[in-house]
Order: sequence, then C-alpha cells, then structure tokens
Amino acid sequence: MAKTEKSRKNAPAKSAAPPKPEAVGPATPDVLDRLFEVVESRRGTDPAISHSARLLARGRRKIAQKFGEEAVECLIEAVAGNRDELVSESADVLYHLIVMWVDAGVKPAEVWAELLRREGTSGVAEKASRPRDPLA
Ligand SMILES: N=c1c2ncn([C@@H]3O[C@H](COP(=O)(O)OP(=O)(O)OP(=O)(O)O)[C@@H](O)[C@H]3O)c2ncn1[C@@H]1O[C@H](COP(=O)(O)O)[C@@H](O)[C@H]1O
Repeated sequence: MAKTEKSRKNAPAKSAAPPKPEAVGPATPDVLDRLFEVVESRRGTDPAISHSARLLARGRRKIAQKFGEEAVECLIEAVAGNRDELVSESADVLYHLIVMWVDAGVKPAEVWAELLRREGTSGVAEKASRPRDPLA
C-alpha cells in the first residue's frame, strides 16, 4: 500500500457489517498462523465485506500482481530509510504472501518446516554444496 495512501492502521472501517472479531493473540509468529486461518476462512465469502474474499475471487494473476506491488512498495521504503513505512509495508507483503498461499493451497506449516530445515546451515555453505552445473 503506497505511502501516499492511508496505511491500513488508519484505514476507515469497512462500510458493511463489521467482521466478527478475530482472536487477538500476542504479536509472535503465531500471528501469521492466525492470519492464514482468517484469510482461508474468507474464501468464497462476500467480497463486499472481505478484502481477502475479493482478492481470492480476482484470481491467481491478480493475487500475484498485488504481492509484487506490495513487495516493491516495501523495498522503496527500505531504500528511502523510512523505517515506520517499512514496518507497515512489510505487514502488507506478509498479508499478500498469505493470500497467495491460500490461493495455491500452501500451508504455513510447510514453510515453517522448510525454514527449520535450513536452520544452522549458512547460506554460503548451502550455495557451495549445490552440484556444479558442468555447462555453467
Ligand atoms: N492484514 C491485512 C491487510 N493488509 C492490507 N490489507 C488490505 O489490502 C488492501 C491494499 O490496498 P490496495 O489498494 O493496494 O489493494 P486493492 O484494493 O486490491 O487495489 P486495486 O488494485 O484493486 O486498486 C487494502 O484494502 C488493505 O486494507 C489487508 N486486509 C486484511 N488484512 C488481515 O486480514 C483479515 C481479514 O480481512 P478481510 O478479508 O478484509 O475480512 C483482517 O482482519 C486483517 O487481519
């Protein structure tokens, strides 16, 4: 969401009936699991009252486009040194990544398992361990 637009925390409440209050827990990685559950629960619901439903209904290409847009907005804020905006855009990127997971049928636990598998292995060592491409 570009800096010129209101950040989500200032976004006006949706005009339709307020969504049911989601469980609010501690701001830990669990927040991503909870967010996934909420976004997944929005699939097929009324796009007029759920942004996730609207995005999922618009399909994979649009979901990917929005993820890309948010990622670019994130890097723009990082390069500009706008720390607060980077925090906000990072949340947008994570939200749109989770919408992409829901669309693709990826579960958060699969991503957490991959990150755990990588723990303790330096990126330098990982890259050096790849089989050499004889044609490279
Ligand atoms: N974390 C978010 C979140 N981050 C960003 N956004 C929305 O993403 C939209 C980004 O605005 P853009 O104009 O870039 O996107 P757009 O409207 O698709 O733009 P166009 O291309 O259509 O012009 C805004 O409406 C933001 O409010 C989010 N919407 C929802 N969530 C979470 O998802 C939950 C479910 O939301 P609903 O599906 O709306 O009930 C919420 O409780 C939140 O926890």
